[in-house]
Amino acid sequence: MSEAAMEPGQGGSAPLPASCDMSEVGDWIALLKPRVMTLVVFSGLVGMLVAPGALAMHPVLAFVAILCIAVAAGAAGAINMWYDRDIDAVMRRTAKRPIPGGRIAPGAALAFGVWLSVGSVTLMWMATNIVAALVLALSIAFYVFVYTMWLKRRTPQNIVIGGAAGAFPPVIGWAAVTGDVTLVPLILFAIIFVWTPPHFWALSLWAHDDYARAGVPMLPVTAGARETRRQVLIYTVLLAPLGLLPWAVGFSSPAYAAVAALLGANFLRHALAVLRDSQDEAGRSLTKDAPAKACFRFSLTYLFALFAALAVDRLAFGP
Ligand code: HEM
Ligand SMILES: CC(C)=CCC/C(C)=C/CC/C(C)=C/COP(=O)(O)OP(=O)(O)O
Repeated sequence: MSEAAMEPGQGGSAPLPASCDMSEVGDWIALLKPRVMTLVVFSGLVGMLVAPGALAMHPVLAFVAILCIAVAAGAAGAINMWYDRDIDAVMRRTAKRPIPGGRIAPGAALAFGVWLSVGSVTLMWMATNIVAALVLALSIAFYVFVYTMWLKRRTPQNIVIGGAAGAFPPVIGWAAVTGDVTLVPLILFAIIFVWTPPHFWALSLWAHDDYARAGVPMLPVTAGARETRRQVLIYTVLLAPLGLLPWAVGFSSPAYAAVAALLGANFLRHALAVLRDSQDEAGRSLTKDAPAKACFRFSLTYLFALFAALAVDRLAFGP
């Protein structure tokens, strides 16, 4: 499939109430995709913590830098929800979001996202440096323009290329401390970049009905479950050794390498179980304990644990 079935911005919003009630704080928070933000913020925090000179940074400035990453990720999420309001309305997982649910007007969500984007990048520049601010702006632009507007509705490689947006936070965190981007933050970028396909494609094995209905060309929709399971394994095979790179380049200790190897082996075990499980091929819904669901959950554990190990290792054994 080369073109998605739907054009962006069509339909999707129920009629809005006469006034858009600003007291519905929960809906405005939901626009920021707060649950995904947890791991984004954590990876940005680890990028900061492992950067040389992190402990000398003023704690208020460090806090502001993390806040800027959180707000920027949320702002990009709000613009994504504005643009995707048509497809969000048809997908069961997203139909109750504030815009398709008719609780926030599309234009208000867009303005919210744009102002928070501008504010977070400006504040990052003022509090830290221009390199961190520019990479922050790049990550917002990548999520909004490259992933959401350009690739999501056009190609099943959308999340491979567009997924780079979510790989920037450790680079931003590092740059906020040092003002530069060197090999180590690029390795952290590469880890998240290669982690994203198995993270998302494992989930897409049971969420493909939604994407098919919305005309979004995710891999299980265009290439089928078997190919998706193969791709989950391929990216996990690439990811496991990548997790060891911080040790291989002499940045982390053998203790970190041991944790990374264990986590990588466990991820591979999950990906192999996904490959062997063919219950998705007969068009049945996956059971609650299906390997794809366990693999998706483990993807989150993997990234949290790997980055936590990196930070603990650096703080305990670093120079
Ligand atoms: C293009 C890349 C990505 C896609 C398409 C994607 C998609 C998804 C989807 C559809 C969910 C399901 C639950 C939900 O709607 O909240 C999810 C969950 C999640 N994703 Fe991703 N994701 C991507 C990249 C990332 C990145 C880079 C991170 C952080 C480093 C991340 C962190 C999370 C977390 C923490 C959850 C669990 C949220 C919860 O508890 O519901 N994702 N992802
Ligand atoms: C600092 C900064 C700007 C960070 C980028 C934030 C980030 C986590 C980007 C990753 C992309 C992501 C979560 C896509 C979700 O897909 P989707 O939008 O297609 O998911 P949906 O179907 O749930 O809307």
